[in-house]
Amino acid sequence: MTPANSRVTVVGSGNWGSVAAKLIASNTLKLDSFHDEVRMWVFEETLPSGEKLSQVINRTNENVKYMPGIKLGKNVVADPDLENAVRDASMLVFVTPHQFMEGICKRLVGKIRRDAISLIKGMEVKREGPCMISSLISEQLGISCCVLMGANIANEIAVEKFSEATVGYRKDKETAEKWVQLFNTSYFMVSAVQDVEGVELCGTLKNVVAIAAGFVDGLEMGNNTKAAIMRIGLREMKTFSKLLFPSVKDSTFFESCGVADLITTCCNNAKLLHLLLLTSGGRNRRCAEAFARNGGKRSFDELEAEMLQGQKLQGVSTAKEVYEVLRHRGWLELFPLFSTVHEICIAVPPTAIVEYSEHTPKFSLVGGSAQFF
Ligand SMILES: NC(=O)c1ccc[n+]([C@@H]2O[C@H](COP(=O)([O-])OP(=O)(O)OC[C@H]3O[C@@H](n4cnc5c(N)ncnc54)[C@H](O)[C@@H]3O)[C@@H](O)[C@H]2O)c1
Ligand SMILES: O=P(O)(O)OC[C@H](O)CO
Repeated sequence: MTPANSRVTVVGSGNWGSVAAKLIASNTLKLDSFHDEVRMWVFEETLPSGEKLSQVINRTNENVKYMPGIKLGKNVVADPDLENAVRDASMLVFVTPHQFMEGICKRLVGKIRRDAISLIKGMEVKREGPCMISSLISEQLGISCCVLMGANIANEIAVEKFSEATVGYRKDKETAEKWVQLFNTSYFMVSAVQDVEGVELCGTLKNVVAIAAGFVDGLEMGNNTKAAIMRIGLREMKTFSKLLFPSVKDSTFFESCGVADLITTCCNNAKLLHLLLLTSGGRNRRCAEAFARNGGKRSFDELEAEMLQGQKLQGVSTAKEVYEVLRHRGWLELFPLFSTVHEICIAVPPTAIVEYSEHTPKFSLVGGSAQFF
């Protein structure tokens, strides 16, 4: 339950963080149950002009670095002080690259009051095993945490092209509905399912498949190969999710967070986006395409810095994190696509992406608990 006039803070102000703030700010103005102002925590940086990013956002109402040309709404207030940004919030939206969340949570222990939602696609791997970002938030901050994932390339939502998203919740349907209300607009259609882990794993694992799809594009292998990689990737997403969390529902893979997100991040829509005068589709796919075109000779770190100008890739680190889980649990042979993506990222040639089928897995090993399609 959240009190009337909930105050919302968005923790994060990157490419998606900025658009999430815009979506939310359009709704808090319209809905009586939310305070108009939306605070947005900015990881402060100095722009080439010498000005601070947060000051420029507040002066221009645009995130000139991560989402240029898009007005966020006058009720969005950028705040570089994390503790101050969350102080009065009763609804917290976490949307930073996943690798920064552990440090952010440490700074927020004991300072958070109410409900949270994570828009972050990624996971941490600890000694005791994998930890989803929503669990990290819940465990470290002692609050409940829903998730919102979907086919949501931020640049397209920024210009109000229609898309859908899925809220995943654990038990509290009323809180899930409040999140749906906060995000839902005429061009951003949100629905809720009772499957936090399923929704979050879909959003997380599709980034590994998007890297594989990028390799296919870089090697100019065509649509049949891409479709095969997506099908096998979806199968591995489902098997991995169900092995980790048997409660994950099959139906979740047919929501926006599942097959739709997989499709959007694996598609090469450069032509369409060119017409819209935008420069990017999925970042994981694009960087992986460049990696394969260069025969793996330029590192992902180098390509990320050059192509994304401060935005962050999630798929390469997620592939490593997934690989650690697979190795630790003795599941490597069950997940040839996931394993090969990581191996290509660190050493083997990109062409291995279509050679991995030589290691066809023995699916019966999982004893029926994780049946493939
Ligand atoms: N961009 C999209 O289209 C999109 C869509 C859906 C989900 N997501 C997910 O949302 C999450 C956030 O992505 P994004 O696109 O908003 O971010 P981004 O890729 O634009 O990342 C850059 C952000 O990270 C911040 N940052 C850099 N160093 C930092 C540090 N040390 N500590 C904290 N913050 C730091 C930068 O200030 C900037 O705000 C990711 O998990 C991503 O997968 C992104
Ligand atoms: O640009 P990507 O590859 O990080 O993907 C963005 C979103 O996750 C698409 O839903």
